[in-house]
Amino acid sequence: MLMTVQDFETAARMRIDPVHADFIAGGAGDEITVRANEEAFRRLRLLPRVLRGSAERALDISVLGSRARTPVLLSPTAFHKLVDEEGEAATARAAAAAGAIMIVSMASTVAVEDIAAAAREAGEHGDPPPLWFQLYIQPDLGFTEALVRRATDAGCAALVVTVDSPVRGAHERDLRNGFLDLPPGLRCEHMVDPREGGRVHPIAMSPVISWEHIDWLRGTTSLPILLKGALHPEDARLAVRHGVDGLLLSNHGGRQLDTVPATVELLPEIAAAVAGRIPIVLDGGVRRGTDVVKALALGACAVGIGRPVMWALAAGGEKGVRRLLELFREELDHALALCGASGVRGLPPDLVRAPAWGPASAHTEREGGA
Ligand SMILES: Cc1cc2nc3c(=O)[nH]c(=O)nc-3n(C[C@H](O)[C@H](O)[C@H](O)COP(=O)(O)O)c2cc1C
Ligand SMILES: CCCCC(=O)C(=O)O
Repeated sequence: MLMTVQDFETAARMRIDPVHADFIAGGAGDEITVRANEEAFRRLRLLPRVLRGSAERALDISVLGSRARTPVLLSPTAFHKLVDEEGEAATARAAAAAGAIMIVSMASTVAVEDIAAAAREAGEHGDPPPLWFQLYIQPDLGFTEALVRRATDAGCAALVVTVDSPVRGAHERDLRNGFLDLPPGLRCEHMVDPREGGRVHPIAMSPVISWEHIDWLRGTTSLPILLKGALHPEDARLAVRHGVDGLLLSNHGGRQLDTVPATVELLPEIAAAVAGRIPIVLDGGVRRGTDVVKALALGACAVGIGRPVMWALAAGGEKGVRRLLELFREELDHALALCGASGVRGLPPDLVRAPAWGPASAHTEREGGA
């Protein structure tokens, strides 16, 4: 029975090529940050209030003009057709049905126009939340601008610019497995260049991308821009100064620079740096309803999930992702009720206790890492 995120992973692994499972599960280097994200949530403790609940909990959110029925959004993940024939179209139908915002990866194997059509189809009985589009700014600005226009025309309501990838992370599992490219028949649909008779470009990850490019992008689009992957509080402040509308506080699920801190550990510092001027979405290691409560109480307005979506899609296609999102909804609602909260908004930071450093934390780490 699929009762937890872990169950989806187990079910997925029985169905997919172990090389693809490694691509999903893996991260950079020693995968210290991959583990740290989940462990950090396990180390945090919830301190509930009593005698103050309500009959129903409000789970809906509104962020940068996008309304959603849940604060759990789908972080951008590449290559959904690796694990499901319909790929991102299936994911989009499930997200629309759940009223969840889906961030379309620039490296998706279905084109954004087709993903948007799938979402509309599933949202027939009520407006689905809009899609957002994740972008790696390409040194070829003409190409980048055309892609932004494409995403905008398809109806995407925000741009999520990934800035933690001046070069690609070293994924040793993929290197050992020789998984260096998509298998024949699959391609990154957004990298097809209409100017060059449909040539498919590789996605450039370039160290020359700078704040000037963010300024340039700010000038070419009126869509809200979120930065994904800024981790230093000074960069969070710079983002505000450069007119960025929101942060997706993310360490790329431990797939870029290894040994960076867990995102939830950075959250209080980043929240203090932006001081409410722009919203913060957090991803990395969110696996339980209690994790969602912790992130929201510490200052995020929403959370993203990456690997769980890939596992659910691999385990059960559209239905699998639907069930996963339902599960997060049930767990979140249950945890909020137990915390004495009436909804996801305005959760106070004193709901969360971080254990003191020292011997106590070494003890809990052992417990979490088992
Ligand atoms: C298989 C896979 C593919 C990913 N592809 C992208 C991508 O194309 N663009 C991007 O910005 N982040 C990408 N990410 C990172 C996710 O957006 C997200 O930051 C991360 O997975 C969150 O951590 P979690 O997997 O622990 O939930 C990918 C992550 C995984 C696991
Ligand atoms: C060029 C594909 C990038 C995918 C990605 O960001 C990841 O695997 O983490």
